[in-house]
Amino acid sequence: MHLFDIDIPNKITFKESEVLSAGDQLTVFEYNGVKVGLGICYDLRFPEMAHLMAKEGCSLLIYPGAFNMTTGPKHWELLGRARATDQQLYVALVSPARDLAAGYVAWGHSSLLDPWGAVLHQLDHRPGTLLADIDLTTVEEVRSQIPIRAQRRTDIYDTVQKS
Ligand SMILES: NC(=O)CCC(=O)C(=O)O
Repeated sequence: MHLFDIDIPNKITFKESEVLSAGDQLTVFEYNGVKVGLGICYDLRFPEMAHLMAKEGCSLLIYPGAFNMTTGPKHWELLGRARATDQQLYVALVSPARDLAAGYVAWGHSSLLDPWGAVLHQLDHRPGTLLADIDLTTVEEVRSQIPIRAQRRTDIYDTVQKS
């Protein structure tokens, strides 16, 4: 949905908009009775998008992504935990392993974050498989114990889907 156009001098400059077009709709699907929202990479930085997918009933957000060696160590896990905590759901971050010979070097560290914002599982930069069960009662538990969904001041602010 969001194109990765950034410029961090002497570190990384990227302009996805030169070669890609942005998506224009949310992707939400049901799998085994679980509503899942899908974002790609840079989308992880946009809490409004995660919020709209949560509003559509998602209990799990999946972000395939390849953060880089500058932003990866600083933001990959932090943003995953932030989205999980904000929306009180599971977040799966799925990265390619690191290949130092590649033109674009990925941070790696595929992760599973729980609705408390805790890191349940995390791989390192090497190839690996992460297989985990998720307990959906934790989503309901956190949402009832910390009821921010009902406490939003929609009389003052709101996040709405336009198309
Ligand atoms: N291709 C991407 O969207 C990479 C996103 C990224 O590295 C970031 O820091 O954001």
